[in-house]
Amino acid sequence: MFKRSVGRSVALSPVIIANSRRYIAQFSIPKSPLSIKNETTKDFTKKSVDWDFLKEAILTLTDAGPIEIPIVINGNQFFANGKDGRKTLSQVNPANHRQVLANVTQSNEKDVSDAIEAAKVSKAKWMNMPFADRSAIFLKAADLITTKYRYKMLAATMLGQGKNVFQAEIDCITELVDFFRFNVKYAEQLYQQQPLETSPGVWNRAEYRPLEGFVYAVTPFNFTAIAGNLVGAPALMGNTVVWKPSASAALSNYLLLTILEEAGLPKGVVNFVPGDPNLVTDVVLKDELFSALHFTGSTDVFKSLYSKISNNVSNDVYRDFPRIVGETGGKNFHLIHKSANLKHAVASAVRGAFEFQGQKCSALSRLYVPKSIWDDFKQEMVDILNEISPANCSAAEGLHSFMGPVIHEPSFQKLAKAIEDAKSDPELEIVYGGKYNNSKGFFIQPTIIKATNPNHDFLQKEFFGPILSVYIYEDADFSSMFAKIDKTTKYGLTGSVFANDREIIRQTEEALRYSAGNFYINDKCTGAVVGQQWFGGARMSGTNDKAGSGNILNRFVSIRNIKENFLELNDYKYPSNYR
Ligand SMILES: NC(=O)c1ccc[n+]([C@@H]2O[C@H](COP(=O)([O-])OP(=O)(O)OC[C@H]3O[C@@H](n4cnc5c(N)ncnc54)[C@H](O)[C@@H]3O)[C@@H](O)[C@H]2O)c1
Ligand SMILES: N[C@@H](CCC=O)C(=O)O
Repeated sequence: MFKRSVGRSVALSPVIIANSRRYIAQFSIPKSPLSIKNETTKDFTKKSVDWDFLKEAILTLTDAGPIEIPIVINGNQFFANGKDGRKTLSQVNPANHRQVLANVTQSNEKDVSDAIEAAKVSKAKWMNMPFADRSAIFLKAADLITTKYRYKMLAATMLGQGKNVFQAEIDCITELVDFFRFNVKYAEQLYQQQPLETSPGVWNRAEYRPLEGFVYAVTPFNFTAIAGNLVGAPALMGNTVVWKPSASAALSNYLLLTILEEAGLPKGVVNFVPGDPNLVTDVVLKDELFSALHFTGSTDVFKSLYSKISNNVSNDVYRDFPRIVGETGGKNFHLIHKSANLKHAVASAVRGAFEFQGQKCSALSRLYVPKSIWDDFKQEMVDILNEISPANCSAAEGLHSFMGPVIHEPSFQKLAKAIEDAKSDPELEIVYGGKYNNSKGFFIQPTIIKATNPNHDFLQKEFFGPILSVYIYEDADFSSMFAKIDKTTKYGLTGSVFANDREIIRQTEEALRYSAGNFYINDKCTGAVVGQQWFGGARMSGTNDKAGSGNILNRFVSIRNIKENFLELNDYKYPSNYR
């Protein structure tokens, strides 16, 4: 699989020495026909064979349930056995909450300490494993995911996280394997970056050491791919990881761990500790060798972790200043100009706001439309939304549905309350939707709410569900929307402008420079692709380290510079020291 170039008499490159200690060949990552490029999605058209495989996988997983999910420490599985104080927590199908998919073992404090210990013990062997071998594990995992486990992964993500097949396919298949493969390519490029300047008789080298301690990955429910990257990116760089998955994504996340193990991930490199978030976190953050947080989730949780870490830094708990890498919430906008193509802007708004029930950090949640086109815009949206009825996407009746359920009861209650609040708020009007039902699954109708006050809470707060707030502006006030969009929220994640007037596009791009870390022109604000749209936002949306690019890998290495001198000194004096 790897190309070998032996017998070269040139000087050894520092990259080779840094990365494959037992140097006998220079390996390069697989090129054609296996070159690293974005995985293509399957269409799952109605009569395709893929549907048959998928339906079979959903049935098999359903019949097998509830699946007992263990804690995994140093490659060993631990279950609740009634003696050790461990409990289990059920993961249910959000579209059918009576269906228990998994019983997830909850870690106790000792489990977390053991996981940390395993991460520390496994570290030396893992970081000294040549880069080619570490890479091969992730490349193999990617191939296992697109072949042997494709339908099982889809089934686990659809059943557990309430995705329809397209949303699952772009998450747990294509984005996940893109992360694994592109990270290998980016790591290879990073290792090749060496000091370019040198003086006579000197060899300068950069060594990309993994962090000295271990990495804590805290992962969200909404993207299996993100969980894979939060764990996989630091691990590829030679770090060992303690992984706290989301309770609502345990099924797909555990399957992913087993795939990594099958691909050859050594024991102890990734230690899986599902459990109470506060309990797990408190044990982890107390450890002297906690070296990095790799987090994706809500802004409030990230802020609380950030402040705990800062406090501990002040109290000299850690050996290092821990790296804090976190991607969090958003209140993402589409700004529509009157020159926009209406149909395109409407379809983009429907996808951006309501695909995966608006549960993407990037989801459109505030829409600015000029008064002159609002009636047509609204009518087009209503016509589309009348065709959409959220359903159980992993059951026969909902297999082709555009929308499914929201993730759990607390989310359902939060969204239902927002809808009820809107009904009694004189500054808000429900333009479409507003129905909800949790008798079987957690279903919220796609809902559009018009706000007359551009500073209203509904244009500020992240709801993380299928609620779209709209503000209608006077056409002549277009440029005053820049300041509104920029200042109304604390976030800075994604945003789009829809216009055909080039001057307007130029003005918007400049005026909203800091309003979004991912800015789109005539495209919806969701759906970033690894390697193409580097993902992340600043302000209260995160540290903007750009998942899906090589930049993020820098956060999980601590560079050592090595200077080797070949010239010998005969005298301690400099020329200027002589009279
Ligand atoms: N910017 C991005 O790239 C991105 C991507 C996906 C999701 N998100 C954000 O994630 C949120 C939705 O995901 P979620 O519901 O899983 O988020 P969440 O914040 O509820 O949970 C994220 C993770 O943090 C853990 N957690 C919760 N409370 C904790 C605590 N007190 N201490 C330590 N860990 C804790 C959870 O168990 C989970 O593993 C939204 O705000 C969304 O915008 C952001
Ligand atoms: N990267 C994804 C969103 C991830 C957050 O949930 C997108 O661009 O839509």
